[in-house]
Amino acid sequence: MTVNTQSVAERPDPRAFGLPVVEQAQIPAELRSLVARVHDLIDAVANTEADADTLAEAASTVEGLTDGLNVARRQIGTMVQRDLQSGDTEFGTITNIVAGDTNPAAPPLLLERTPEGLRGEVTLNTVYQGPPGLVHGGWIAALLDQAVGSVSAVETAPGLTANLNVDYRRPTPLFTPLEVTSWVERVEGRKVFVAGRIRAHGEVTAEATALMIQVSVPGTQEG
Ligand SMILES: CCCCCCCC(=O)SCCNC(=O)CCNC(=O)[C@H](O)C(C)(C)COP(=O)(O)OP(=O)(O)OC[C@H]1O[C@@H](n2cnc3c(N)ncnc32)[C@H](O)[C@@H]1OP(=O)(O)O
Repeated sequence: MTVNTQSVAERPDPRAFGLPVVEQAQIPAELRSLVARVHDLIDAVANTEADADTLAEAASTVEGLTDGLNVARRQIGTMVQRDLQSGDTEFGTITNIVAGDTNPAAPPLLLERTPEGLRGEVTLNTVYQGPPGLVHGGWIAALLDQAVGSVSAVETAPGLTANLNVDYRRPTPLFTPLEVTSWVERVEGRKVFVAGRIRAHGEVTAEATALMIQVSVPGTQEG
């Protein structure tokens, strides 16, 4: 069941919390390209069996690159504003470990609105490995946490996860498109009861229920 309790205009803007906001379109193409290259680099480093000279040279090169990039760093808590295909606006931290636009360690999981809630597809490599060939259970929980948090934010108002229950039904495979869905079940005041599911090859591998608590906006009656 879809529950819309607030219009987009009524939803809190992160600027009200004093957080900087970057519009998704403002992220430079060069940064997007760098994020993609480093995403591949993490996978290469995690799996390399290159010789010692190659490893030493790579470490030195990467150290130099890190020093160069650290010259100018974003403020912690910087948000990105995403305009979904549905016309909805979503805010998330720009370095979010599951969906952050500038985080090379994020898969990333991109969710879009459906009549039921949100849906996205993601394929994970060995960087997210737990048991051999399978996704780490903590990462399965992270995908579901993101999916239920986002649907709560898009369909009601932003909140924090108070409680997340995950049932691991079947092993979740690496290198396989995973369908992630989430929806709002009901709203009771600030409490938003949400649920999510991961499917591989059409079969459910994990599902979750969660309780999100909506945050109050500074300057309002509740805040
Ligand atoms: C677009 C963005 C997507 C982001 C996705 C990622 C989401 C996340 O990972 S969030 C990070 C992980 N979560 C956290 O760090 C949250 C830590 N916890 C907290 O900050 C607080 O406990 C918080 C905000 C959840 C609730 O605190 P507070 O605002 O004081 O609410 P509180 O008054 O205690 O509880 C409100 C209601 O919820 C209930 N409740 C609170 N916690 C729980 C719980 N764990 N289980 C069941 N009920 C709970 C309370 O009983 C109360 O119910 P009622 O109104 O009926 O009496």
